[in-house]
Amino acid sequence: MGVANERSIAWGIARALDREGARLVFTIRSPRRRKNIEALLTGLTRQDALVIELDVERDEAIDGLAAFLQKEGVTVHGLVHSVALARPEELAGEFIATGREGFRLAHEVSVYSLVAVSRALRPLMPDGGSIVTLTYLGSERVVPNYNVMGVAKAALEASVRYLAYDLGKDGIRVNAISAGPIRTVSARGVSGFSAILKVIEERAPLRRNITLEDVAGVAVFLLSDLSRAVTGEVIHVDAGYHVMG
Ligand SMILES: CCCCCCc1ccc(Oc2ccc(Oc3cccc(O)n3)cc2)c(O)c1
Repeated sequence: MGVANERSIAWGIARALDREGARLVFTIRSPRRRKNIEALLTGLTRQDALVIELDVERDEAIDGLAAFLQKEGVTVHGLVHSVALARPEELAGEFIATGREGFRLAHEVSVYSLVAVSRALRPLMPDGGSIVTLTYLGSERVVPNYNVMGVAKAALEASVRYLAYDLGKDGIRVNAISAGPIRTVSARGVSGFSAILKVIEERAPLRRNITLEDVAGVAVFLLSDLSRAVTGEVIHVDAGYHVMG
């Protein structure tokens, strides 16, 4: 969930999963994204991916996704949730200016969508599975301008823990990757984004920014049996920047 273009984190993960032989199902937010993603799919090893439109703000759309996959006889073994949204004007300036509608939108799209899709896909994971979502350091510490998205990501990380508790009995693990900043279409929506890349290059233990491939490798680990005893966890893939004061 969440491939917008070739720079999307979800696309980096999809490419790595394809390399490991996974069969992929993509959900896109709007039909105009279909052209983009179908062009990307030609570069994959497997050519049997499915592309399904999904508006995560509509319960009937999420139920429709589960029904469609059920009809296609698909068994789900992994879910990558890489979707978030906020009002652009609320990703800048003071957090205290966040309005009721903006707060709702950020939490509904960026947090509740994980709960709703996890519930809908649970019956399609009879063999157990692994759910991975994306978060950011702004959930743990103040990152100016990240604002309501930081509050939403804190809720997302708590949701990962509660979902891990509920789904553990079904052999379904739930984890988050806290990725360092990557220049994606979403990142452009956060004021002050470019400035932070330079700070990371100067201060992160590994003295560099991270790439799609850095995140994808840990995602494949979390989606594979190698992480079979890991659930409810947040793994920082950020060149170590989170350890700095
Ligand atoms: C000043 C903070 C710099 C580091 C930000 C790193 C980051 C980059 C991108 C991230 O992903 C999103 C996804 C959606 C999002 O909300 C958006 C993005 C564009 C337009 C819009 O209406 N909402 C904001 C960030 C994210 O969660 C975190």
